[in-house]
Amino acid sequence: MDKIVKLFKGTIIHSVELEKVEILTNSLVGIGKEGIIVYLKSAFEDLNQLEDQVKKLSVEHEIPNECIVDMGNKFLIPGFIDTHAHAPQYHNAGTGTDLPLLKWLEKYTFPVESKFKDLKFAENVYSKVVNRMLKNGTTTCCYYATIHVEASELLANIAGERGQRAFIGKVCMDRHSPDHYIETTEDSLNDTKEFVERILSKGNPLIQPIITPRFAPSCTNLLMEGLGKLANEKKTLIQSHLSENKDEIEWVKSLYPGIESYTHVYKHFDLLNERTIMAHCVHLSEEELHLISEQQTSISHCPISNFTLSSGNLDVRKVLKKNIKLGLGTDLSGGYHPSILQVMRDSIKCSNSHFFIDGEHKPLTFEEAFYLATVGGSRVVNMEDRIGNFQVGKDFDAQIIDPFAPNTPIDVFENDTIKDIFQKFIYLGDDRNLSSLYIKGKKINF
Ligand SMILES: Nc1nc2[nH]cnc2c(=O)[nH]1
Ligand SMILES: [Zn+2]
Repeated sequence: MDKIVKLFKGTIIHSVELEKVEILTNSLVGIGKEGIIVYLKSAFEDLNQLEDQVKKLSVEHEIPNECIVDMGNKFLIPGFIDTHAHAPQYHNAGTGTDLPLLKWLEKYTFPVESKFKDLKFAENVYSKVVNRMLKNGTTTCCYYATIHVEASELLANIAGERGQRAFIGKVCMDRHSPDHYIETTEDSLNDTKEFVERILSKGNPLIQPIITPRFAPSCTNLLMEGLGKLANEKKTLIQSHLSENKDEIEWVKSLYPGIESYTHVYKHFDLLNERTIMAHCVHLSEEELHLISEQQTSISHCPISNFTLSSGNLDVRKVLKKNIKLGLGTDLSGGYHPSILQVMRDSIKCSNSHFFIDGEHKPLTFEEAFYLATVGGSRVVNMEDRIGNFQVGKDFDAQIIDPFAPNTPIDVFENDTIKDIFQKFIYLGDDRNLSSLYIKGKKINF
């Protein structure tokens, strides 16, 4: 075993399978110097045994007292993974909720994104969004930036400086976009290549580029082809939008009358593979779901956004039955809230609403929503061997939650079990309950 440099003592809660949340009381997790979990021992029978083990480990590994964290009545959970968020749109979060997707893009979204040409404007919004995400326990985030290389790099720098784990995408759009916010095909391809190289050359393993065609209607065939090639060459992840809104789907049909479906359009341009994250996927046919499953493509479920933009409800059971990788996304600012806790709550409501019309639909449980927010997200970004829970060998991306912190929305009563308290946090908790945050073992200020 590698040397333990930091030891956490107390209650540890994480998912191991979709339906199985492990609540490990009287437990220990040890972190090595690279921020990797090197030790996990749970369920000591009594506190004396636990304390004996702490003493033994502290001598064996020469752990100084200040590196032994007694969590008391707080508990440890994995960091949340937001698999779909538009960083520039944070500027608009909580506004512009009155229009469906295509009108919303035109009226609110393209105008604000076009302002990110101005680096001062970008710095203000990007510093705030990264901070807000961290405050809400999001340790990994898949960000869309804008078409601007400099500002997109700035977002990568800010996330990097703050210690967040992030995939950063320079957005690509060379058609059906307003004059003030559009690129030529050539610029889009060259700038994306330049952006990918700049991000990789920083050598920060936590910050990765992600190829980002906005969605099929805003990218020409030439651009889609070029992005497909680039993503394959560089072996980067890919993110885009798919089957979010019925007008959008009709539009894609009219643009590609010769291609079987919206999903097949991405496949046609080599943009649908095991490194692709497709947001929304609300209205997919059985054939399209089958293709996604076959291609081992991931889906980011964005229920807050789907409710707010009146896009529709994803049937998570259909997706899970096909063993498709599924995670949660805020979709800022189609989704107005930056917290994955809120997304978990809306994912449950969305599933309940399916049950109203189909009694066979088994509503999502809070345990399953927690899985999607953590392990599910880790699968979406192909990092299930690195993040998502506290298995030995993974990076320590963690939140210490304090359900007893003053002035929070949670009241704990005498006969509440630890499971009750955990469930109260999932349904009622907010950023005031986040006591400490760690990413790859490093304590993060927020
Ligand atoms: N929700 C959402 N859907 C999109 N489809 C294309 N662009 C966007 C976007 O910015 N937000
Ligand atoms: Zn989106």
